[in-house]
Formats: sequence, C-alpha cells, structure tokens
Amino acid sequence: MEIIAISHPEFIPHEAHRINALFREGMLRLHLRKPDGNVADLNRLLGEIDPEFYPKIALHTHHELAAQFGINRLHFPENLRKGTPEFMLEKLKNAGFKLSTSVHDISELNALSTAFEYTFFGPVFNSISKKGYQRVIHDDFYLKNEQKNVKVIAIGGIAHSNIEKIKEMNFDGAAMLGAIWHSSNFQFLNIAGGLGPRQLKSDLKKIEKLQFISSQSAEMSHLESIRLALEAGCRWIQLRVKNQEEAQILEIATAAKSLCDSYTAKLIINDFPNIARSVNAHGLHLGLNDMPISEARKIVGHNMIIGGTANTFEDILLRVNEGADYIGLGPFRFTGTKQNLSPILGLGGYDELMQRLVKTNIEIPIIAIGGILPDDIPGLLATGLHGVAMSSALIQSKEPKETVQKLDEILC
Ligand SMILES: Cc1ncc(COP(=O)(O)OP(=O)(O)O)c(N)n1
Ligand SMILES: Cc1ncsc1CCOP(=O)(O)O
Ligand SMILES: [Mg+2]
Repeated sequence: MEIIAISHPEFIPHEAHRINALFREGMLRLHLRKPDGNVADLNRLLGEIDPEFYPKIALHTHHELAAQFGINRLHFPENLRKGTPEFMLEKLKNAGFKLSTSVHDISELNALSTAFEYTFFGPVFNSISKKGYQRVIHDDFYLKNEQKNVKVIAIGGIAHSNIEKIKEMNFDGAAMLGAIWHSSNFQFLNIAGGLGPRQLKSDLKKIEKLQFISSQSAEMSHLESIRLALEAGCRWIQLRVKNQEEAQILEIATAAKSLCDSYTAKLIINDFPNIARSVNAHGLHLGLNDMPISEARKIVGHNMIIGGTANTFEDILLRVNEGADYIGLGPFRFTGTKQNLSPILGLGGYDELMQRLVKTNIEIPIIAIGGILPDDIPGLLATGLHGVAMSSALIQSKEPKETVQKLDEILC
C-alpha cells in the first residue's frame, strides 16, 4: 500500500520548508499539483526544496521544468493524457520518465496505456479540501484485478481513518491532500496513522533474505520439507512443485498456506499465478519461460510480490521493466534440484552483474540461487546482493535449526 502526498493546490507560506520536513519524516512521494500556478512560482518553490528529494517529486504542470531540476516523474491530468499520443508517452517512458495519470471514470481503467506506472482514481470519499467534490463509489466497492491495467491509487477524502477501507477495496495505494495540509500536526507518520509509508509498503512487499525452496523426494513430501524449514526458523517459503496436475498443486498449496500461516511465514508459489491468487499467497515466482510478469499482475494484483528469474544482465533489465519485485539470479553452481539449468554464474558472474547494476543505477533485490551452501553466503553478500534461496542445503543439513540460525546471522 503506497501513500502518496499531493501538494496544496495554492502556494502556501513556508511551503518548501514544510515539504522538506515531510520528506525527512518519511514521505516517499509528493505530487506537485498547482493547477493555476505559473512557471516562475513553481520554479521558485522547486528551487527551495532540498535537491535530494527531487527523485520523489512528480510534476503535474510545467513539465518543461523537469530537465532543469532532474525530476523524472511526470503526471498527466486527464485532459493532458487525452491530448497526448501514445507514442509520446512511450517515448517518455523509454527515456526513463515515470508517468502517472488521473482517471475519474472506472470504465477507463483497463484501457489505460501501460506507459503509466499508476493512476489516481476518485474521489473515493467526499473530499476534505474541495467542497462539493462527491465520492464516485459506494462503501461496498471492490476493485477487481481485471479492472486494472496499471496500479490504481485511491484519491479524494483519504485520511488515516479510512486507509484500512482503501486496502479492503483492493486499491494499490492512497493519495492524501486535505489530511496533510488541513492538519495542525505536520508529522507525516502521524497523518498516515502511525503507519509510515515505508512501513505500509514494507509490510506487504518486504523482500526477506532467506528463501527456502520446497522439494520432494522418496523420503520427504513438499509439505514435509516446508515443515522442516519452518521448524528450523525459515520464514520465507517457495512451493515449487513440478510434474503434477494443477488441481493437485492447488491442494498442496492450500495446505502449505495454512502451514505457513501457523508459523507467520510468507509463502511464494512457483509457476502458477492462479494458484497464488486462490490461496492468497504472499507472492509468486515466474521464470523466463513462464507467464510474463505483466500478464500475471492482472491475475494476482499489485500487492502480491512477484519474483522473476534471471541469468544475464539483459534478463534482469527485462524483469525490472516487467515490474518484478525481486530477481532470482542463478544458478550459482550446478544443482540436481532443477533440470535444464541455465549457464552457471559462479561468484565472478554475480560480481560482474552486480557491478553493472550499480553502474546503471538499477535497484532491485537480487536473490542468489542454485547449489548454494552456507559457506558461500559471505562471498555472495560481498557482491552486493540482497539474499539467497536454498533447497538441498537445508533439507540435507544434519542440524537445520543451527543452520538457519547461522544463515540468519550472516544475512541480517
Ligand atoms: C528464487 C527463485 N529463483 C529462480 C527460480 C527458477 O525459476 P524458473 O526459472 O521458472 O524455474 P523453475 O523453478 O520453475 O524450474 C526459482 N524457482 N526461485
Ligand atoms: C529452482 C532453482 N532455480 C535455479 S537453481 C534452483 C534450485 C535451487 O535449489 P538448491 O539450493 O538445492 O540448488
Ligand atoms: Mg518456473
């Protein structure tokens, strides 16, 4: 659940100072919306905002200021969107701009260009700041995943007290205006209800550092391997069932979900978006030969983690563009757990790829996978990656609890 702030529509006293303070308190994104503001006043305000926050600002008007301030987020209000040809939006996206827009008619949501990262939709409640701006949905409204082409952020009358309702309605985030600027308390974390935006996002999309991959053998079923990992202390589990009917996998997934729930562990389903959705899993993992991530999003929604496999730098770029939340990069070395392995990367391969990511400013959690042993982890972490996924090393460990404890210490 993302919380986005929208500026006061007029220029207000000490505005830059307030904006800087809100960013320092944890605000992640500000939409600078001054519908009647002239370019000189907007220029002055931007000049007074701390440049470290420019990457978190989206411009609603006077997009020509973006280059001068190094701003890469552009918002297209409804009329501007309708007057901008698709090729222009694509061109901006390909040039590295993050685009957003606003929609007021729900039927337009699933026809939106995927050049947009997200859209505002509303008013979902009666507006706090705009008198007479009445809500367009009812209390029992539910936004179906099939209705969305891009992330949908609720707008209009959003306050701390109704954020839970917004989550229940299946919005991907909420945009606040009146609750911020009409509040006597300018502490952003208080306004968002003690749930800072970082925390709200991290609750749902936090990427853990140790993922256990289930496996089946003559001695152990998938569910038994998952129980072993949970008992050992692992709290991020991937159910990876091969060569079984989907109906049977759904049955195993349902049992895996309640097992994980009883240990407050997160469950990722490998390969099957519909099963991930049916069992309300925490996430889904897709390989390069599985359904594209952008298509799977339409099934599982934007609140579910989707991991994508990569073996090369080009694969990583593809996964990032598709909207993956983490990358399973591998294999590190040969493993019998998976058939048809991609080329082995070894430590040198990870080192090279991680350096290329830093050089190109790409930030996405990278999870190493494939034949990893506990002693490999310090070297892997030194390349800058986020965590590891393991199967056989945990299943074959003589003391799984001690092994997970040791891994947690290294990975924390
Ligand atoms: C964390 C993680 N990374 C990579 C994979 C491999 O996925 P894929 O390439 O689709 O191969 P299969 O696992 O489906 O055989 C993964 N499962 N998890
Ligand atoms: C699913 C997968 N993808 C690449 S290697 C691998 C298997 C990981 O298991 P192990 O840790 O036993 O090698
Ligand atoms: Mg797969």
